[in-house]
Amino acid sequence: MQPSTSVEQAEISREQQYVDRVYARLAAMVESASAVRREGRERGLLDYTGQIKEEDYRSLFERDVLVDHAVRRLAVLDAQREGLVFGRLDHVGGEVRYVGRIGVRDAEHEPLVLDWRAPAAAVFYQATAVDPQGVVRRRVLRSQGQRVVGVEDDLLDAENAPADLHVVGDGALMAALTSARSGRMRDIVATIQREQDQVIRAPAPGVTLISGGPGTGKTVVALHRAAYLLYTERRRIQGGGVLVVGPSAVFMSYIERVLPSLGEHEATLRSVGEVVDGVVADRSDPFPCAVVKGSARMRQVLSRAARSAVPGAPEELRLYAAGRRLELGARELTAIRTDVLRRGARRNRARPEAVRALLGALWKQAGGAAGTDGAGAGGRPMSRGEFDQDVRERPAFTEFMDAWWPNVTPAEVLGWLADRDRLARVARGVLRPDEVDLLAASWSGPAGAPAPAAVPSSTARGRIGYSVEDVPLLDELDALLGEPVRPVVPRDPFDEDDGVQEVVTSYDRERSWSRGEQAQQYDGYAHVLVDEAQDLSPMQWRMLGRRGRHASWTIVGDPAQSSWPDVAEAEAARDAALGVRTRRTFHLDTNYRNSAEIFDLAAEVISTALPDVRLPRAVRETGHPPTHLTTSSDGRPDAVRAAVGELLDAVAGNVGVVVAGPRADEAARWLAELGDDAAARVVVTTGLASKGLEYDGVVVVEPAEIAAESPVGVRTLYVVLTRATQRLVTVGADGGWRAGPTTPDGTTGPAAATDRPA
Ligand SMILES: Nc1ncnc2c1ncn2[C@@H]1O[C@H](COP(=O)(O)OP(=O)(O)OP(=O)(O)O)[C@@H](O)[C@H]1O
Repeated sequence: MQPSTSVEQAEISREQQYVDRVYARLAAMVESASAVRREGRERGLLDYTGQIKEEDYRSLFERDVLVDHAVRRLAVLDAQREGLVFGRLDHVGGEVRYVGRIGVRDAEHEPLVLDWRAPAAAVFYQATAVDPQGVVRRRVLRSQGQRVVGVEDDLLDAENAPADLHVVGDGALMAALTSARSGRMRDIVATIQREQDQVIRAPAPGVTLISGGPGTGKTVVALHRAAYLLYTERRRIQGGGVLVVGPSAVFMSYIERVLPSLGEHEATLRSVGEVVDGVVADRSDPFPCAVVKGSARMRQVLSRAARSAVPGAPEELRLYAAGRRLELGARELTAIRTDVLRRGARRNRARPEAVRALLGALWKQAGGAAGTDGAGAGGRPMSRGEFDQDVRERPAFTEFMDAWWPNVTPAEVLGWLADRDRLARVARGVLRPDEVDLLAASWSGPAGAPAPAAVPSSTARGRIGYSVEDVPLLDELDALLGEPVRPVVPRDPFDEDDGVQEVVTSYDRERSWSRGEQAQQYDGYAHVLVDEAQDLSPMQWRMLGRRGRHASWTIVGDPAQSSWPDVAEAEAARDAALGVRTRRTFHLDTNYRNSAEIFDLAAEVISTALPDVRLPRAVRETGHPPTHLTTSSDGRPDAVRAAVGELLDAVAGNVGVVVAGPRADEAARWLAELGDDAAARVVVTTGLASKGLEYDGVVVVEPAEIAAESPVGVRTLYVVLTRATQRLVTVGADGGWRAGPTTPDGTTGPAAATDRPA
């Protein structure tokens, strides 16, 4: 029976009463956590003034732990103002349970709300009409702030439903899928589907691989999984942290709110160009150059570069020791360097070894003990120890070492390779001459590394200039070169400052929490989540592998959307990074983003290029098929403006305008005339940069150009055509791209879009 509005209103008011009770309890919890923090602060201020006795340190430490806990708790509670309670389960027999973003108990410790990640809440996501698992009705509460504005019910077990049980609403999932997109990904905690829940709650150890076509929720599910793991394995995971890696800075800001909205603040989010500390790269190299830099062959090139002579290094060592003139020439020096580094030694770590090898060669040249007769103490032959000390103390030797074996940074070594001849030498037999040309040009051009001599250190390179593809190369070099051996400075065990600082760290932690600085760089993450993994090059896999040596992994990807050409090479590198860990594979099959009409067009385009591709099923029909505007190049700006204007009227959320890379600036100029209101809702982006993102309306400019941008451009076009939730317009010289002109066998093609002149 169709429920009346008054029934729905009555249900909403009843739910509101319960929700009010929960918020009141939350306020009390916030107050008590604040009180602990306040008290801790007062004690901490005492510490700074030094008015504290030694025996108080212990209680202060305990206090510090309490304060730290209170601060973390407050951060979680503060994030839960919006839609804290979102679900209700009515069980057979009348038991009612509420599900929310965090668990809340009343003053008597009775549960008011179950945390969505708790085992008891799993049934909220798992129960279906076929398998109700003791649930009669599942209800989703829609809220604005703390106000309940709607309820959406699923009746799962009609036979066991009491007579007065009301069922209202059209279904929470459809309401969520048709809502406007704001440019930030939202959590889906109220509407997680059963097959998604299985992925989220999969056991932590090993590697969880999530595949699926566009819009199947891979990203959002992986993020909920991270929140789930932080909840169920908090101790293990908080120790090392969670690293979330995605394709670009724009993508990272698109997803950055999901974990905090689920009460989790402790993941480190990095785009693939920012994984290495101190380097921020957001520019990609042109495709042919990117392919060479990403290839596993670079490993050998870099390994040779890391072992090569420093540019301008002295070619001979001459000094006076043991009463005679000693000299090592270029050939001997090269042999010593090669020998020291041959056994996999890391260059910066191996300096003491290089010194020993030089001393050995000089001792031999001096003729050993016999040859140094008369130069030792009391006119005796020198001992080896005396000889070494004599040489080491000579300024000529120290100066030589500094020039011949300086500590070098990854940035410097990469800078050396801007010299084409040098690069050709280290790449001999590994890279082709045209590949050497590409790399040398990329590192010596205006945006590339400066000439070798001008690269004193990585900081001097600044935080700009490197491409995304350079970052794994720097990281590889870092691993090859190693940290310099530093003299150990003994610490004063009675240093009081250190003690006091330790006691008051809750302030530091609190300050860094409020500044959002809790994300630190770990090398040994406990869990690594990689999104858009199909695009990672072998060198990028090596970089990530170093950060998750002991981690469990969640890896998300769709081969049909891949922009990396050599899939087998990347898979081999991925397998090497993951080692022997157990793999668990999930495939998601429902496209929740696109309308069926939009996905049909995208599906036809990709099927032409990849006939065996496994396509998801789009669940929503809008009655709005994509349209194609045919235009000449002169008419293009007007046509794009018209299409954007039309979409701004048709949809409530954002409109994306996707162009081939070289057209990005031009397209931004076309749209500048649209005014401020429009500018706030329109985003111009490129095919590659649109990965992982979504907009309510999308205008694709010259799809054929996007498909022609690289040998795998048709896969990028597939990505682009699957970004829209509601409306899609393509604008171009013709509709030939629908026939798949860049595809291997694309002589005929689909014509799903409605053609109309611009
Ligand atoms: N259970 C769900 N409830 C509500 N919305 C959902 C659900 N599952 C997915 N979505 C929505 O579908 C859209 C697509 O999700 P997401 O971006 O995670 O997909 P994806 O598989 O990573 O896509 P792509 O591979 O194309 O980048 C998002 O808006 C997401 O919020």
